[in-house]
Amino acid sequence: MAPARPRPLVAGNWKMNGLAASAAELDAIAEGVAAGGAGRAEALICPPFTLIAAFAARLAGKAPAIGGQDCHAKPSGAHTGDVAAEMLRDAGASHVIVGHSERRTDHGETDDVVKAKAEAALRAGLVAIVCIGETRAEREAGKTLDVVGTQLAGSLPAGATAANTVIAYEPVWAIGTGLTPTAADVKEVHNFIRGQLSVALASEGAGVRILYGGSVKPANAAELMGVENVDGALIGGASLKAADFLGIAAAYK
Ligand SMILES: O=C(CO)COP(=O)(O)O
Repeated sequence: MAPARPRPLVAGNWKMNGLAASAAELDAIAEGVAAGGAGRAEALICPPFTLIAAFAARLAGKAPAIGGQDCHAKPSGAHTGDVAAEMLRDAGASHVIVGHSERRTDHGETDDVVKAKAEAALRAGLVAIVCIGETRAEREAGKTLDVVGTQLAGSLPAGATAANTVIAYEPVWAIGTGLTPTAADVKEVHNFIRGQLSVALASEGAGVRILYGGSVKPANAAELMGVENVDGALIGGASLKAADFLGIAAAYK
């Protein structure tokens, strides 16, 4: 018997967008989810650090869950400007994104750094969403699976389980560009990741959710979310508008 598919996760990454007034958009998302707009999927919004505590307090445990976009590997200390996973948890977050390509590029984060951050997330009781994905040059050179495999092996936290770890495949060239891989290309990479997870985590690997991210919109969500081993989406720009976020989540209604 094929293993049951994990519960999908539809996650919004607000990146460096959002002010206190954005609570209105959060409320609209929460209303839509409460009305069944995300169907069987779990909904998550990852706002900037500055909004996490207020958003979590506002929702008081109702969906969507709230997550961070990054964390430091250490629980505390002399690291000006950084935020620990424990602080995110304390502020009401349940998830944290680590290793987003923008952090790998802007802040020189290596697989070792990403792995340490993912392990910090687990230590703090957060779900780690570990991002991997190839650049356009790497895809054109036929190195996609090599790159994704290396990043996955190097970034997967020790102690990863289906409950505490999510993988997000985000081709760098698809982020914010309106370009997406074909369904066949997404399938190839997600099936490869599933295989690697099964090697690394044995039977637990079947339950780890693998999200697709990169220019997910309401118009392409049903096709992308219908691909084998795509267990949800990590959404950037389209997650800033409740109607678009809910339009994507509707793929799971
Ligand atoms: O980077 C992303 C989510 O983490 C994807 O961003 P876009 O949906 O804006 O392409």
